[in-house]
Amino acid sequence: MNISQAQQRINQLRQQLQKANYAYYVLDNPIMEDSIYDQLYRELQDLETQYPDLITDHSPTQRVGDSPASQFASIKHNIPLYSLENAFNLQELRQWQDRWQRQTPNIEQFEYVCELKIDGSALALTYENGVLIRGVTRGDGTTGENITQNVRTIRSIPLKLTLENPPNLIEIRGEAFLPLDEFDRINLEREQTAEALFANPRNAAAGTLRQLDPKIVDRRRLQFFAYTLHLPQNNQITTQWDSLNYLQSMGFLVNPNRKLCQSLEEVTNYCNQWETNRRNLPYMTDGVVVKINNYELQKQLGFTQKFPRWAIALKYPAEEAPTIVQDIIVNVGRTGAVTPMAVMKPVHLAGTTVQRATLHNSERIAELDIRVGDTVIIRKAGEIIPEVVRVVKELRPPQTQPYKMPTHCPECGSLLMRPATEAVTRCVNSYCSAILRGSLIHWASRDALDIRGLGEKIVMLLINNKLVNSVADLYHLTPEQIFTLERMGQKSSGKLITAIEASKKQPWSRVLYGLGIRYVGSVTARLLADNFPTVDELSQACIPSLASIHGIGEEIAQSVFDWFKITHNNTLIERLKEAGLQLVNEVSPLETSISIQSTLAGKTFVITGTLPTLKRTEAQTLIEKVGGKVTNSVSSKTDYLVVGEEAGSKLEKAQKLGITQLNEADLLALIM
Ligand SMILES: NC(=O)c1ccc[n+]([C@@H]2O[C@H](COP(=O)([O-])OP(=O)(O)OC[C@H]3O[C@@H](n4cnc5c(N)ncnc54)[C@H](O)[C@@H]3O)[C@@H](O)[C@H]2O)c1
Ligand SMILES: [Zn+2]
Repeated sequence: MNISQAQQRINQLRQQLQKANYAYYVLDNPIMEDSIYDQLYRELQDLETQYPDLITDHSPTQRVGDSPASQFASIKHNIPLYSLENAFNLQELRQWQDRWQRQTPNIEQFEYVCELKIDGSALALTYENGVLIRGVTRGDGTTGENITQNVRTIRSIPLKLTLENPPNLIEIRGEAFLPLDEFDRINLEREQTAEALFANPRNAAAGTLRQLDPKIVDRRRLQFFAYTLHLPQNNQITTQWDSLNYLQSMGFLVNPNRKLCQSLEEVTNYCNQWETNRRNLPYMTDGVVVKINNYELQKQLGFTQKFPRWAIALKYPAEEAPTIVQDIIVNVGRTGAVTPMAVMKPVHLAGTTVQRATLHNSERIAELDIRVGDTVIIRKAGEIIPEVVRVVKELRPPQTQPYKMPTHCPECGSLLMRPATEAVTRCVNSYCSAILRGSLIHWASRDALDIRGLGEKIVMLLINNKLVNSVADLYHLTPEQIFTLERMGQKSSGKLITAIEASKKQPWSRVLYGLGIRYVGSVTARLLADNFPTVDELSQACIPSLASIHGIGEEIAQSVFDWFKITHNNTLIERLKEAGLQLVNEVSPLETSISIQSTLAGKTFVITGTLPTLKRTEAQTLIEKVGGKVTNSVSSKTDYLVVGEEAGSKLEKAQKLGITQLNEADLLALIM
């Protein structure tokens, strides 16, 4: 990116963020998800760091919140209400610690207070001689709105403090919020009266606080957690922890889920724990606030223009993120299906780095109107393949072109087909190198014939040099032929031939899986091989007899039946037989499985990441069949971690605990 491109992007981001700020802070009606806002904001910050000359005073990065709306009287805060710096992962939390420690190198002992970050609206309350005299919104941090009448309706805000000798002036800050059931109730009511619904509890709380009629506010049961105390000088309270306890003794509601931590490790545990536990809370939280406990140290560190250096908010990982489309490509699979994919600027999402997202098909592309250069929101929920949710049209650069699906196969050049009844575009040339490549790679894959050394590169070389036209041709290759290929030494050629030879010993079920029949994954292949111990029996099976097997549905039965009706496929089977592959079961599968069953009974398994062929539920069923148990989180009680692609934090944890790891093939070997 050059400076003029950067300037253009910066302008677009500022405009978009300003619009979002206005919608969020003034209208209480956001136009984007918080996580998207946070990430676009981070992009702007990064660009401004890279091009400091482009920073302007009115950039959204340079100020807190937005100017308050005009219905209420403005009040200037005695002490500004700052924002909080964000950390989006534990690494950034550590970097924050490194930063403040560099600033105060003489500090050895310190503590942190962890608090839940309540997703509501900040209020500043003033008490004179123990009596509430003013309640003000945060506004832009410097000036807020006087909403005292409304604040007085909140029952968890004491009108009078329960203190013997209250100081003459005291300011308390905290978060007003709507409990989830109250939020639901209000929205239900609004639905019945055909009013616009609130987007989320935070906006509902902010909107309620700025209602002009206190009676309406009174009916909506807002609550308040206090978290900051400003006492006059010369007082006894010297830490955040003590001030929280003091607030409680004064009659405030203070969130009970706070923790005093002695190290960053303890903080990390707290954050991890609340990442899941927060779902059980009756109110919304959007992260954890970590504060240095000691006031003296807080004072030494001070504030930046926007936030305290002694506190940070760890935000929970988002399942959606914005990024930029660099290219749109199509991928031809081994079934000939053509899938368009967006190639994007790498982005961190749900614990992994994502660079490609599926665009499914041409209909989806038209619906999204996605173009190269677009900023898009991608989503990766749990184990699902990342996909593009929407395009942020406001951030589209000038002169982009709508995307058109290719009319011809990018691999073999033949015309692509799209049956009227299907959404999928296909290359139907059975000699297409993409299809051949896909089937060879699948044949050699771990759960199929497991031919080590036969990766994508060699497969391409074999195809391009016209050495193989089908998987059966692999068994006629000679070391000399392989040796003539680019970058293949004598030794590696020999090794590859040995690996190909060895694959002839793989059992019938793996051969069946390797054939790549539609819907026949490795588990289905095992089921079929158990019930049809020879290829001849399977090829003669009628649909009802296939479908009568528990676990085999109509769709699979039809697909297997159809596959064996094709002459081309039967020729392949004959050639594989001649080559000496196992197309017949050796031992009764029942015998082997029973002997092992007992050893797995009562063992605890955790599954993480995407397995190559098994769905999670399938893996779980298999484990449970042999008496094992599947749980969600890794602990010292876990016996096995089943690891798929893009495994996340569970893998790290299991490594720490030294838990045995299995891939899908290991798991199947263990179970069957
Ligand atoms: N969706 C949108 O369009 C949009 C627009 C603007 C801002 N936002 C959201 O607002 C955020 C920025 O707002 P911000 O400046 O108010 O910062 P912030 O909300 O990220 O953090 C500061 C606030 O945290 C709150 N808080 C909750 N619990 C707390 C605790 N225990 N201790 C201290 N503070 C606590 C306070 O209200 C404080 O003002 C963005 O990160 C974004 O998520 C969203
Ligand atoms: Zn093709």
